[in-house]
Amino acid sequence: MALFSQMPSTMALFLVLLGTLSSFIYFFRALTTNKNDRKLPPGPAPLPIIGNLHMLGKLPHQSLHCLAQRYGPIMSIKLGHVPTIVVSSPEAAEVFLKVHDVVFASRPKVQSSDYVTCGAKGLAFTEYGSYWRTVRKWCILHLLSASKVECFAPVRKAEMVSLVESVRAMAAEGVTLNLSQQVAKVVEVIMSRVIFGRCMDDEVELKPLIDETMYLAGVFNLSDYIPFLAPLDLQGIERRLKRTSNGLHAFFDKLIDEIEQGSTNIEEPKSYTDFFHVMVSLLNTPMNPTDKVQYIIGRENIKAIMVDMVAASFDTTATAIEWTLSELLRHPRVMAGLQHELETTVGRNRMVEESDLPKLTYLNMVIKESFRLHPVAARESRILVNVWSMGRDRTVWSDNAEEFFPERFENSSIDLRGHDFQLIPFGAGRRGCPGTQLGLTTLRLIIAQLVHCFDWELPDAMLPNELDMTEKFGLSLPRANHLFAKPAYRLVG
Ligand code: HEM
Repeated sequence: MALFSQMPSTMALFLVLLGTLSSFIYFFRALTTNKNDRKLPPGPAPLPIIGNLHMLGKLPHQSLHCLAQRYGPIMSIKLGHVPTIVVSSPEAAEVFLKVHDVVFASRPKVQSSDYVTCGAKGLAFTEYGSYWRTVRKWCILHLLSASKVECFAPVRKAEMVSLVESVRAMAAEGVTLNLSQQVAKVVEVIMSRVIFGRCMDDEVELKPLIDETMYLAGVFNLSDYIPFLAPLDLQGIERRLKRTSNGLHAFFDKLIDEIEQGSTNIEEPKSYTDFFHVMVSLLNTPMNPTDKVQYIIGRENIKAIMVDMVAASFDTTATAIEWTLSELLRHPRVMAGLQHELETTVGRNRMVEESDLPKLTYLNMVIKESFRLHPVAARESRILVNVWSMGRDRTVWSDNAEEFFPERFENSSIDLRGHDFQLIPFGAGRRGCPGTQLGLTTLRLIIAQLVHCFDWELPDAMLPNELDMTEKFGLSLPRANHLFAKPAYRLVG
């Protein structure tokens, strides 16, 4: 029961006792209930109270993958009291995310969103309905549309120059780089500049608060699954949520006050107005003036939407880049192929420009292949689409499904935007990711730049196949250990 190893010992003991009690009740019930009552898809028998929680282990997506081998691509499990359907094949995903999308478009009410997004007043954890629809349209209009993403091109360009300069300086010193940290930093700065209009590296409080939010939103919270345990707060999660949400509220209140008083620290004259300034300028006005039901933008809405935007953009994008670079380091043949494409398309005498990206077809294949094996986010609902499992399905990807082989996408029309259910790293349907364009543009550019401007070597003469690829469970399934590599500058001049 590896899940228990992540929990405090008192809680683990409590769950063991609860599990024992559950087993007694289970056997008693098994003797007294009629099996024909069940109309749910097949799945492992749940214990009373804890359901199947004890079967999830440290890496639930992998445990569910194994269970799906036994029970099939539409499986029913119980997480505590909560019946959950686990979907593990493209056909089944299509049924739930396309045909019956509207039925499953809602989000469960969870303790973390009650605290950090002021009772789900943001976007990602908000119940399906007219408020969610308004907020989503609003975020697309002011931040995530293709034309907005285009406006931020100068931000990305400037950050690429400083990234390449700083890695070049480290290369000159022969330093081994913590690539995970470096990538997380550049993503954070780019996203902060488009969301807040400035990099937040002087705001020491934000990153740890967001990290804590991501942890608390990703962890299995017993209070969500076994509600009668909630008042006991056995994992101490509610305590931490209170502390974190107080910190986030204070942080955003201070920023809103600064803008309202005109004392904000804007770094540069900009060709765009950042999302946060737009929001604050519309404080106390309707979000949707032309609609029948009006939603007024209050401070709580601003704070909740900002938390969602930051939490949804920082980690997902950085984790996807980290996995792609890890696969490239493990597969020198693919790395060489990509560098060759960059050399012939861009040339060794300049950095990659955003306008080069549409011509980089092998880069796109590499990114698809990385998303196939390392999806970094999953649908948060009572329907759990196990994209990790779908990416390893031999009936879809043939016998080499476990292998990193971008060429499988040669002459294939499969894209990443939720139309092809074999590969849905950004989800699909009504709740599909609205930040796909921003995320994809940013990650393509960073990967292309790092691969084009530098040769990379693993530290301590490590062989490519010795690189550790262990995952850590959380909202974005990152690497368990940071990725380190030694850069060597490869452009001319
Ligand atoms: C590589 C980067 C990214 C990946 C892989 C990714 C993936 C996902 C996935 C799988 C979902 C759930 C979809 C579903 O439930 O069907 C999602 C939702 C969401 N993503 Fe992204 N995302 C990325 C970047 C971004 C960025 C940059 C933003 C915006 C700043 C963003 C904002 C959101 C929001 C707000 C939702 C919730 C949408 C809703 O519930 O209506 N994402 N993302």
